[in-house]
Amino acid sequence: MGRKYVFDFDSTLTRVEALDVLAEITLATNPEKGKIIEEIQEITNLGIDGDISFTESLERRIRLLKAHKNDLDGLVGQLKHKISKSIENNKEFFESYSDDIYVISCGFKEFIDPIVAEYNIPGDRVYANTFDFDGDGNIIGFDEENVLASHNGKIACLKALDLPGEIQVIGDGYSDYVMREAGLAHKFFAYTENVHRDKAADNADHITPNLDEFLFINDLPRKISYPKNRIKILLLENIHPHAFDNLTEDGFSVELLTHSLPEDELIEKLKGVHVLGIRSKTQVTRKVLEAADKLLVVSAFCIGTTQIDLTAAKENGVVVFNAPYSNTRSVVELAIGQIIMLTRSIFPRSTEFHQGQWNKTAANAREVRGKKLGIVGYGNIGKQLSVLAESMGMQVYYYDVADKLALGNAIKCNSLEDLLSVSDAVSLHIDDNPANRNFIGERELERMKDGAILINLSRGFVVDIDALVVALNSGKLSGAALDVFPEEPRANGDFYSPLQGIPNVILTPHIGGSTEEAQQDIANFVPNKIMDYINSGNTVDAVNFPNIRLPRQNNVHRFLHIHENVPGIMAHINEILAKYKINITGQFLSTDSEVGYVITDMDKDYNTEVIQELKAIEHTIKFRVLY
Ligand SMILES: NC(=O)c1ccc[n+]([C@@H]2O[C@H](COP(=O)([O-])OP(=O)(O)OC[C@H]3O[C@@H](n4cnc5c(N)ncnc54)[C@H](O)[C@@H]3O)[C@@H](O)[C@H]2O)c1
Ligand SMILES: O=C(O)[C@H](O)COP(=O)(O)O
Repeated sequence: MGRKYVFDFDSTLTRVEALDVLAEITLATNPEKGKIIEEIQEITNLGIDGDISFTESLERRIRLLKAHKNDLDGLVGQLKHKISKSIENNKEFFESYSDDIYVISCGFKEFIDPIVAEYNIPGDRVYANTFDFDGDGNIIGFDEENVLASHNGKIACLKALDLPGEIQVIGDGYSDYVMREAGLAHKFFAYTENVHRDKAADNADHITPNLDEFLFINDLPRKISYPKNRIKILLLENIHPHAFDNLTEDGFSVELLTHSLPEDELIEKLKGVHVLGIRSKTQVTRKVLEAADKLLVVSAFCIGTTQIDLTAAKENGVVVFNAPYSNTRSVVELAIGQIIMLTRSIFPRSTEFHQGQWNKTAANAREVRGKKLGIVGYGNIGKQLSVLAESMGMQVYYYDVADKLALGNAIKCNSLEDLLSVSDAVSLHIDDNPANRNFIGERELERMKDGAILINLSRGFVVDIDALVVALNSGKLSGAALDVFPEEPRANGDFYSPLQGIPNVILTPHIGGSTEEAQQDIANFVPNKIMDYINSGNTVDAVNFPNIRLPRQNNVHRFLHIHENVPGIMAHINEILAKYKINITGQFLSTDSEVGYVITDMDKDYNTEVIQELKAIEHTIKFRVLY
């Protein structure tokens, strides 16, 4: 018998209510426009939710509209640009299944017919109201004999159609659901791409946030392989809300938590999650990665990635991204501020003042101009600091394990000792490699100049805190600024450090990268990486994975195969592709010593049994099909 699909029009096939758009046109020059449109929208909603009779809702709206026949061309022109995104993307479905698709709407054929005709739905399968015009072409009412002009008219309409086979209704309103309630339709899909109406959603057999989901559930031909709303993203540690907005706008299902989670809770929470977003606190251990059944990506919305077991991630086919530059400038600006504040002893003066003491003195207050700044770790942050510090008149020295080009007049030191012995201020910007634990201890502090200052904005474990306390209390160092600590809490609250209470010591709760600008930039940068990988397989800038930049391909299917890098595996993949006579339009391979990542683009027509065979190849880690 086949299946019939009954679509609603307004807010389902289109992103808008057509009469609202018509009102915008007809009331364009009316000074009361805003108020009248609001009233029209209210009446529309009351009608859709069944709170007033539909006939009443229609009569009241038409009276307020004051529309003319000539306005309808403009309306159709606008509606053509307001088709729901996923409907537009899946035009092929409407074209192939046209014979089984009906539109039953309480809108008007005058504007529905020309819109759906472009989707291969002929006027004789569109059931809707029609306008009444006066002799001058003004819209003065509607055909009251039409069942769709009356309350629950859709029930009467569908009944009269007496369609054979299974009937599925797709619509955003309660007035669509009633066809299911009346026993005339077998299933009701609440369509929420444009508007979520509780009354419809609460009664639905399925809530479908877009047509992709509807087509997926019914195993119908569709534009994308897997509906994005089914891809779950978990963002921890108060990641900037722009990340949530960017990812939800692309259609993903995103959950945002303000804090980090301990291992056991993270394992539980990651069930069914495809993408995890964290900052510096969350430890993504091997145990977490091995337990995560669906995980494809871990994204650090920060620079550091040592909180993630990168090897275990790679072994499990989980791609890791970070934001390597987004907060660089913020850290540098804080370092500059701290260098000045410490060199001028500003914090002790400020603390005294807060306690009611006026202590005007030049003791221990110096300019930074002409002083020597030693930068340890001449990477992104170190180099940027070098430039800004020099522009304040400081003489910059730097030390790095890697060979680095000196910027401006900066002077390279051949050893850490050389740098420590010459610098008035030492600023640490080495990476979060665990080998850097206690990098600055008693011995290194001893090598520093008497009265020098130390700044650590890199990682807490880099400095031996007890040794630093001794150096500060003895007067060996005149001050220090620390933003990072060996043990940091998972969430805001009480915190203890032996450095508390020592004069001229600036303590900040790991906020070097916490500026509006940096967090916003991260919230744009990282989601783009995530979307690029999920939507097309790109691994450019992945920190643990072979990087592949893929060309955009239309009308192809893409196989993504991640495997252990063992001899013969590529030959095996290609043997299977050849066996199924796959017409390959592009193939891209990138490997490192442990994994291989091969992407194959092909014509859309192929025997899908090939997928099972590719998945079954020994040493396969992950396999995805994308289109
Ligand atoms: N406080 C914060 O909020 C905050 C914000 C951003 C970054 N960070 C931290 O700042 C650090 C630097 O970040 P980046 O973006 O400049 O990193 P980067 O990788 O660009 O630079 C690090 C540099 O340190 C060098 N290095 C590593 N170990 C060294 C050693 N033992 N001796 C000398 N040089 C060494 C590396 O060769 C590299 O040039 C990282 O630890 C990062 O996690 C902290
Ligand atoms: O690695 C980083 O970028 C910094 O340590 C900042 O981390 P955060 O995002 O947790 O503040």
